[in-house]
Amino acid sequence: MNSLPIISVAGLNSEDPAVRAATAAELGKACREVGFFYAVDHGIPEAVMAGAFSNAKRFFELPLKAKQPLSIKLSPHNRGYVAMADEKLNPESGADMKEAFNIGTDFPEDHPEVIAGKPFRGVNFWPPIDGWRDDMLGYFDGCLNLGRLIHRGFAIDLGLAEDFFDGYLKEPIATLRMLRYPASAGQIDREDGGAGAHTDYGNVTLLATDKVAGLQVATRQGNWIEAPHIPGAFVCNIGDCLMRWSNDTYVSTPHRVRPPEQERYSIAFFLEVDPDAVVDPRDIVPNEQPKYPPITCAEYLAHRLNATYEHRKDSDAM
Ligand SMILES: O=C(O)CCC(=O)C(=O)O
Ligand SMILES: [Fe+2]
Repeated sequence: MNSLPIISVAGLNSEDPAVRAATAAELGKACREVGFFYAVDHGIPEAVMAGAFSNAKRFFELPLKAKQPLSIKLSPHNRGYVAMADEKLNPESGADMKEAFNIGTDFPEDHPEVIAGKPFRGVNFWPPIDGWRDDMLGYFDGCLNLGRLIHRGFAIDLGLAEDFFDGYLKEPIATLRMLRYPASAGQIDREDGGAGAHTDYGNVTLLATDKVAGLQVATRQGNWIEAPHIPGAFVCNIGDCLMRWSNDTYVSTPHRVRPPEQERYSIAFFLEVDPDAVVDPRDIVPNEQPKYPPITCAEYLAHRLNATYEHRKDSDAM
């Protein structure tokens, strides 16, 4: 393999079941063999994607003193600003040369689950930029709808009822994460200097990239290939939660970001399922011996995030 498959996901919306099935089969092949694919014809206009990037730029250009009060360290719910070099996606390697900002599913302060302190049900932090919140929430919703559509494809390919995942995606945990990598090629001599090699934690990630190269994906043979920018496409990948849920039918694949030649932006949308949803391989592959015990989505994610972040290290709970 030297390039990632490109899938026209519009076929999953077709009224013709044969077209849906053919698209799902293509998707399934990518998820079983590669764990990565480009989604094109997904219905999110390029102008909307470009708008999200210009908003990301407006945010990161704020002075540090405006970003620090929004720090992720102040949120037990994985929202807010991650400062430069504050994260190591690969704990065995050096710090990631990037900064990030996370937006979760938007809950009001007086939502019963927020008041109850339910994990991942917190309020978002917002920068003081006019129109920014509405724009980003619009983009968030577009990604969520696309994520739901792709799950319909997974269900068809896995031989489940087409709406199997709908019941798990009512109010899912989801994180929209803007990333900025400063130009650092030549200054950092680690191939993973932008972001250390890692697999994603959730079900599926939808990543929008700008034109600057950097993302690399591991092949099954153990080499790294580039995942170049394709205008208007999302780079999508399976996360560990869906790998586990599907009893390893779908694979999550390591990827990393090398130090870019120029400043680079990307916007990831990490889609999990509902926090209390039970991720049990027996529900997806009932005829196989399960390799993993059942776990709720929130428990699984908390466990993974606690292992990644210094500021969460002491919290075994969620
Ligand atoms: O910025 C990128 O291209 C990839 C980011 C990534 O893999 C992540 O944040 O999980
Ligand atoms: Fe990732």
